Amino acid sequence: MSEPTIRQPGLLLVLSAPSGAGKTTLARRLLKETPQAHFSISVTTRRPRGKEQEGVDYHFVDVATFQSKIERGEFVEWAEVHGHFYGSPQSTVDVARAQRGVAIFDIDVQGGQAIKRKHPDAVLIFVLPPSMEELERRLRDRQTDSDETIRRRMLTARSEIEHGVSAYDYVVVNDDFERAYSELRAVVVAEGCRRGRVDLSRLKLGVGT
Ligand SMILES: Nc1ncnc2c1ncn2[C@@H]1O[C@H](COP(=O)(O)OP(=O)(O)OP(=O)(O)O)[C@@H](O)[C@H]1O
Ligand SMILES: Nc1nc2c(ncn2[C@@H]2O[C@H](COP(=O)(O)O)[C@@H](O)[C@H]2O)c(=O)[nH]1
Repeated sequence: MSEPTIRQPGLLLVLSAPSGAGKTTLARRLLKETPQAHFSISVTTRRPRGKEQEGVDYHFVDVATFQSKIERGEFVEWAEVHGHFYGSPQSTVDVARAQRGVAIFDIDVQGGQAIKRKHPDAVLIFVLPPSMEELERRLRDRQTDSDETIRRRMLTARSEIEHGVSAYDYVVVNDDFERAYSELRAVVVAEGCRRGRVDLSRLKLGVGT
């Protein structure tokens, strides 16, 4: 899809969902099809799972390294999620702003709200599974988590949904993947066209100079 607008300030796009709803799969597709987008690679103290790679899915660090990054102010937000620490690099925001690109954050609701407090123009999208049964089925079929991890994630899912639905700007139900993806894409296009995001001075219209 060609890009419809010239963006001025850079778009901070936050995707959150209960674990297993499909936000990472949606984010990866969006990344593939949006040339000026980049993924915010979080830092985490959790161990790699499945085929995850250092520097691609996460930066995997120990707790002491994570603490020193907090002290040095390297995170735009950080949180404890499901018993591990996770943080989003401040540099992701800086690059998106400097390059007028789209930064995609795949983070939890606490993190999304923290980014919104610091950057009120951030766009928060909450992804819902069609049912709790389907959520659990996706977690099990993914075959990356132990029974204990799945139990823990299912326990927090309901409160994450309650918080996310009320606090976020958009809600996308990930039942049929293609439909959910086209809704997500529509939000990105619409937000790119928002007044204030289009740099009028770069168009030959004689306005906004
Ligand atoms: N619409 C869909 N229908 C069926 N399966 C799906 C759909 N969307 C994603 N999945 C599958 O569900 C599983 C969980 O998806 P994904 O890993 O993207 O979830 P997540 O929300 O990012 O979870 P986490 O927070 O644990 O990283 C994956 O195996 C993915 O292929
Ligand atoms: N607040 C933050 N949450 C994050 C970050 N990176 C990931 N996450 C969220 O943690 C859970 C669990 O992720 P998983 O990869 O272990 O399944 C999930 O909700 C992620 O979105 C972050 O930097 N900050």
